Amino acid sequence: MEAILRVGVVTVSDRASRGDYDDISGPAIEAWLTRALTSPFEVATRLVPDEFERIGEAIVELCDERGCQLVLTTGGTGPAVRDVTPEATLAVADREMPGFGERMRQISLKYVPTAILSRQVGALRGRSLIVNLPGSPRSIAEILDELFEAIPYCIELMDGPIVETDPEVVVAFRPKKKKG
Ligand SMILES: Nc1ncnc2c1ncn2[C@@H]1O[C@H](COP(=O)(O)OP(=O)(O)OP(=O)(O)O)[C@@H](O)[C@H]1O
Ligand SMILES: Nc1nc2c(c(=O)[nH]1)N[C@H]1C(S)=C(S)[C@@H](COP(=O)(O)O)O[C@H]1N2
Repeated sequence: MEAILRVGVVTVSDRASRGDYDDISGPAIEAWLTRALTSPFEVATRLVPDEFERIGEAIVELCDERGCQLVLTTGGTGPAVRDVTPEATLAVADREMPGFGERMRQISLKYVPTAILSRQVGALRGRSLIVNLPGSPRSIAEILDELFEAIPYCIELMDGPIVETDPEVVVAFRPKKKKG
């Protein structure tokens, strides 16, 4: 079993990738991980425009070459014509994890009625979990504060590292093993 968690962070934004504005959402993911994780981790970041091929290439590189057990994307999940992050994610995935999309929209509905506009998905590529977060910077902590409860166990089930969290931020849920 590996000791260190490698996390890929992919910001999908036409304007941030052009330099029209600074990427806030990618750094917000990194800041959240720094706050929440007490076990060792490293982050590799990528910034790509809302383009199907570029998104897929970034995810594949992070999973297959960098060995990221977790890839978090931000942006491009809505109904705008150029929003293709969920399609690009599923195109490079082996299996969808429908519970992730369901859970994220459930969480986000507590904050904004437009939560239903995000088509965000969770999916697996090999032993990597890929999760789409919305582009809005504040959505990052809104979602991860609750969603992350289920992520350490998912990574463990794929023979990844044991991920420990600060319970002040989020408690990692692990089903109790039966005795004997
Ligand atoms: N990476 C980011 N950093 C900072 N703010 C962002 C980022 N992504 C999105 N936002 C903000 O959230 C809003 C909604 O995000 P959305 O992903 O719909 O952007 P968009 O309108 O498709 O534009 P773009 O793809 O050029 O970021 C944006 O208008 C922007 O204000
Ligand atoms: N938690 C949370 N979820 C959210 C939002 C938000 O502000 N907070 N914004 C919503 C809005 S307004 C949109 S359009 C969709 C898609 O956003 P994206 O295209 O930036 O990925 O995410 C939704 N989900």
